[in-house]
Amino acid sequence: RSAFQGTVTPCGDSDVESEQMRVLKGRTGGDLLVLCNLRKSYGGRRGAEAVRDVSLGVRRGECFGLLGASGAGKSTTFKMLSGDIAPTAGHAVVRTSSGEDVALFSAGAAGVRIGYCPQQDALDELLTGWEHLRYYCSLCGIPKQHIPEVAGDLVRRLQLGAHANQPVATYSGGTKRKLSTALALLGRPDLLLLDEPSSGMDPCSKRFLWRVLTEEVLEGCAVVLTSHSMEECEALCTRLTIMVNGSFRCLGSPQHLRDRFGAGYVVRVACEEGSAARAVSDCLGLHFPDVRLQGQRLNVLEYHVPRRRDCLADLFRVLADNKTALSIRHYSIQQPTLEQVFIDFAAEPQPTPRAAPGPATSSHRPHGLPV
Ligand SMILES: Nc1ncnc2c1ncn2[C@@H]1O[C@H](COP(=O)(O)OP(=O)(O)OP(=O)(O)O)[C@@H](O)[C@H]1O
Repeated sequence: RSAFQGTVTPCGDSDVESEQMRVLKGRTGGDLLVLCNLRKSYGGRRGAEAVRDVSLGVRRGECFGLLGASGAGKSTTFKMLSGDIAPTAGHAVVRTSSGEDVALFSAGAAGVRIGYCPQQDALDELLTGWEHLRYYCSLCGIPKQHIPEVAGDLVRRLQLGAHANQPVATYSGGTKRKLSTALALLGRPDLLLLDEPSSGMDPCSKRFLWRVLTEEVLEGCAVVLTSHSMEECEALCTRLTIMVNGSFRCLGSPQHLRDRFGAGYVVRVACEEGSAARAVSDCLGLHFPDVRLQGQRLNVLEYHVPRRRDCLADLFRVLADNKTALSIRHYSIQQPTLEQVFIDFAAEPQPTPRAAPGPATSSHRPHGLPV
């Protein structure tokens, strides 16, 4: 396969650069969607850049997450993929079943189905859920006799039954998102673009949505989604990136990003009633000078211990050795959450990775311990 045109933009992150290199060298044989040095400046070539030279390949059966604080450039990237706006530079292509690269706007004609759930619900307040589904089925070219079955299946899968006969004007924000997602799923798309699909949904509805999306991914659909929920990204994404000021700042599986950018461990220690919490802090302080007491709830103490070599093994050893002497009932050691990694990136534009990089899809856990 011929390489795409372009140069590697140094960004300080080896995973992002190697993904860009993979795209530019054309090593994207298994990918359905390929973005190559995609850029967008609002206000022309000299305007402020909302998206800066992002490159990515997404294969079938992969759910890729675009994360970032508000204004990071996620929706702009999506709008370029959906054809709402044209890129200032670079391009995005989808790969047909015969291996041909076609522009996204001509994907339908080339037989690649794309479903899109925009951030703003594009619904008609006067139409009911059923009417939307029937109308979109017709637009998709689904034969008239199959429409009740196809629409009914989506109503069932997204739990829209109680609302489907009501006009959209009566829907809550979460129900509108469900209907928008159902419309994106019409016709079993090869590529699904979902811009904050679960915003405004209650926790139960979110889990139903995650199940539906997981089914689609397992059946070979390539999904790209944006979300402000780290829980959602952990549940759905095989790989993700955090965007800052229009650029990808890291890239890999949720586990890989936690391993690579997590700044330390959260240690929770539950003591016996009436025991001296001070003694626990003193003991930890002796072995880990940088330890910080984050808070105390009843008899549970929470500490933050910055990461350093062999730190995890030492933590387990110190706590196990002193369990009885310090009247510790039980303790736990946790890796930082994806949320913490996200906050660090959002707060500080260019953090330095703390550990040697592993493979982007690595599920490496330090010392193989159950953290
Ligand atoms: N039509 C526009 N004209 C000019 N600037 C724009 C336009 N749309 C977005 N921007 C700017 O581009 C940058 C990226 O915006 P974008 O909407 O892509 O961010 P986002 O990551 O999707 O944010 P959110 O999470 O709030 O949706 C922001 O600085 C924004 O102000």
